[in-house]
Amino acid sequence: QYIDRGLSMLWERLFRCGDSSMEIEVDERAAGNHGLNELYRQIGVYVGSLRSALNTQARLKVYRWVDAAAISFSLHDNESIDDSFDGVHVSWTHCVMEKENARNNPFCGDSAQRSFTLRFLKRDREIILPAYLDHVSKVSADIERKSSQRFLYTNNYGNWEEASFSHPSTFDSLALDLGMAERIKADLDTFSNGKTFYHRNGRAWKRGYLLYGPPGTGKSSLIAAIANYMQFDVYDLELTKVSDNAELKSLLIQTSAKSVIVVEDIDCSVKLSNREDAKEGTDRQGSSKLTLSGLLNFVDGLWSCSGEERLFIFTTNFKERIDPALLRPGRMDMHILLSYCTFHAFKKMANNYLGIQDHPKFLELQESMTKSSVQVTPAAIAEILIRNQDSPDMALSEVLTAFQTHVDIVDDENISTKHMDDENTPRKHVDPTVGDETASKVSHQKSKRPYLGLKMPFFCGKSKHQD
Ligand SMILES: Nc1ncnc2c1ncn2[C@@H]1O[C@H](COP(=O)(O)OP(=O)(O)OP(=O)(O)O)[C@@H](O)[C@H]1O
Repeated sequence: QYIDRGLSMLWERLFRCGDSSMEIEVDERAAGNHGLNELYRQIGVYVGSLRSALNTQARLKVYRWVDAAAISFSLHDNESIDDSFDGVHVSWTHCVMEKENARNNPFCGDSAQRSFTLRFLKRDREIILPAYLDHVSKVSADIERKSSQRFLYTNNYGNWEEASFSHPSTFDSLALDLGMAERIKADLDTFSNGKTFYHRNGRAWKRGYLLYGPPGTGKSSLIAAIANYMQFDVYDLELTKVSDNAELKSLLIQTSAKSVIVVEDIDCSVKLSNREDAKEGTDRQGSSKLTLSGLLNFVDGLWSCSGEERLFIFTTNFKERIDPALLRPGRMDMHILLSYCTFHAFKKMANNYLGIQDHPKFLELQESMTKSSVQVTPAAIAEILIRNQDSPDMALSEVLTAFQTHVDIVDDENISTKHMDDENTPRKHVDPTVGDETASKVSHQKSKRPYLGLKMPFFCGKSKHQD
């Protein structure tokens, strides 16, 4: 098989010797000397990233950006380097020529004329132009994004306020159910490579994820992991600070491409009027306000296409409270349940926090996690493991105890934020994850006030989230 392949490559090479070659020159300056040529800069970044740079005979320059972890390369003057794309062989030369008039002229600022020359066989020009050059631009943009600072934006009455984003969460640090990380990453990869697909099918290049499940199961951490995986900026949209649909639209227009737009706890941030209740953008008194229609348009309307390659991520503890219109494919394309800790997820956490892959207590823990009526959140497990990071034995014993401690009703004292009925009287709350689904649903349907958020205990009885 290898010999066959070698022969066919040799034949290809010999055959191609007779083929005439073509050259394209990319100058440092744009035509007419109007500023710098962006493509020239991108080629410089791309060429320095080529793996062939490590094996080339060409002289390289080596440098490191401020605060960058990796070393970068660039081609020395008048050196060449090979590359291949889609089975086509090309070579790049970095041409640097001294300007004629610069030698004796001290007032001529830049004394050299720089360009990249791309060589390839004439018959491959359909592949090179524009597909290969598009590939060069995309790779270089990805490299630059990875090495540059990313930002977390929060909205404050119509404007985005910027802070640097450096959340450490990754798919490796998260303990998820078996295969979940791989499924999400595959979906993100398909999305990221899908520009042509989305455009060909007349769709906005965006994707929506709904993350749902009890508190402390990793929804916020997963958002950070997704943003880090994609190297995207994050826009954290606080709906309570949006006064009306016009402001929501304005905020959307201000977001950049390659970003994640997050709305956390969508079920409790504001009370959005249903579409039947209110005319677009106005309430019954006719004043402008934020409506469900406004939010639907935000995710899927004409304005949602104003920036490319964007992810919309909504989170909730109670999926059933969200209007189905918001959940339909095209708005929330993938619904991801983050639930209580499974044994698979626990093993990941034990490895991450304690550095152990196996332990004599694992069998007992597995049995307990599978059979116990008690459910424990990853946040609670994380807390136990952090506290006992120097003593794995102790940590595992505590985790075991947690699964053997049955707590199923939340006392009013333990609820930091209570449901309030119309008369503002606190109600005794039965933890909705414990099993009395009907009671909790009725309680929510009756309540006309916005749901303010609920702190649940770390340990709960088995719940509907498990289904
Ligand atoms: N699946 C997980 N894997 C690893 N750590 C986790 C996981 N879930 C939660 N944690 C830990 O618990 C802490 C809280 O998690 P996180 O804020 O992501 O939960 P959440 O589901 O967003 O909670 P809430 O619904 O209350 O906002 C995190 O800092 C993280 O350390």
